[in-house]
Amino acid sequence: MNQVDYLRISLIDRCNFRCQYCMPEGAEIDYILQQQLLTDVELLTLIQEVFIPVGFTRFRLTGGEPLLRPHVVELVRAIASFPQTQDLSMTTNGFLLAPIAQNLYDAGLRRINISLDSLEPEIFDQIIGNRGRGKWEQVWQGIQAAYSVGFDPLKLNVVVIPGVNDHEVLNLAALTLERNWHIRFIEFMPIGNWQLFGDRGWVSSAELRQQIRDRWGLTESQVCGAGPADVFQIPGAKGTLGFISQMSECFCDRCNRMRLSADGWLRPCLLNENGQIDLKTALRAGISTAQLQEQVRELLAIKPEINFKQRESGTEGSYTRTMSQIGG
Ligand SMILES: Nc1nc2c(ncn2[C@@H]2O[C@H](COP(=O)(O)OP(=O)(O)OP(=O)(O)O)[C@@H](O)[C@H]2O)c(=O)[nH]1
Ligand SMILES: C[S@@+](CC[C@H](N)C(=O)[O-])C[C@H]1O[C@@H](n2cnc3c(N)ncnc32)[C@H](O)[C@@H]1O
Ligand code: SF4
Ligand code: SF4
Repeated sequence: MNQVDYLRISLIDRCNFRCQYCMPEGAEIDYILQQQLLTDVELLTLIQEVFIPVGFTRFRLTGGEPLLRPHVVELVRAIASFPQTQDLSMTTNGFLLAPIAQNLYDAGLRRINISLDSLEPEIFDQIIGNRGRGKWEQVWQGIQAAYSVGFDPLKLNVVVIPGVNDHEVLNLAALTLERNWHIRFIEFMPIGNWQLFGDRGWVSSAELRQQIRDRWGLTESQVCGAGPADVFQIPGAKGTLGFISQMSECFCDRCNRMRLSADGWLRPCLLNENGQIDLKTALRAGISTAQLQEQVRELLAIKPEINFKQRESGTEGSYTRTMSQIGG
């Protein structure tokens, strides 16, 4: 059985963007009330006294937008300081990153994945639902800052949406030629915006690889990470290309992760809502962390049964939480 040692932690369910594929403008989202959010102390207690003892050693901070979480640098410092923490990373939209990148690095964050769906500012604004001042430039500065501070590997996530940004695949891939950046193309999942997804809102990684292969050639490669990306490289390029193919391929048999929501629900699978447990309410009710460890161990034991299995029939549309609430 696969070892499950990677916890994706959503620090906050709110976001300063409204990406079309994730939380489109106008979508009704029930935000978590302040008093329902795990406090810093509760989160650190769960990590130290529940997750680490049952074998979790890799942590990713996500959201919503994790940089909106108050005290995010202090949280990073605390999690990085646990001797059992082997890998601490973050997924962010990068908008608030430039001024805080050095502090995050100094606090112990070493890996960062930044979403960048387009190199064309107008298309970018269209994707992130921005009607005001252009935001692409500030995200680009965040990426540059992360690179110069020394985050390594530095990964850029691209959700490929047919008719919106799929014409940019080669331009995005070309970023890796001269830069040690790692571009990852993600197949759009029908969770967040069903209307945009339509009948077939995703482009298969195999198609993208073929485009890139025809232009430059492509060889298998590797980069440090804990996720499901298949990694390739343009011959001679400084960076790599990752493909996250949750629609066209099944990587559930190598699933190594669970997810903790900002209000303390532990979720064994992104695409299946079965088996979730409410750790925050239990903690607040005075249940001991030893008992919580036992509950998490039981969940780990049945995780293979919960892992997503309806791939052939497509994902179901009735999720009570969307991507921004789960953390991707
Ligand atoms: N279906 C599915 N998709 C996932 C899973 N993990 C990550 N993804 C997809 O991959 C996207 C990017 O993930 P990231 O937050 O960058 O993290 P990662 O790929 O695990 O990170 P690395 O450790 O750098 O490999 C997510 O938003 C999802 O769309 C998973 O367990 N199941
Ligand atoms: C939910 S976001 C949270 C972190 C941060 N706000 C960001 O955008 O990087 C995490 C990842 O989920 C991806 N994502 C969101 N909705 C998705 C969808 N419907 N299909 C595939 N990936 C999605 C985003 O592109 C991003 O890389
Ligand atoms: S993908 Fe990230 S940045 Fe975009 S709306 Fe979702 S949480 Fe916000
Ligand atoms: S869909 Fe569920 S089981 Fe499959 S890789 Fe994602 S989280 Fe794991």
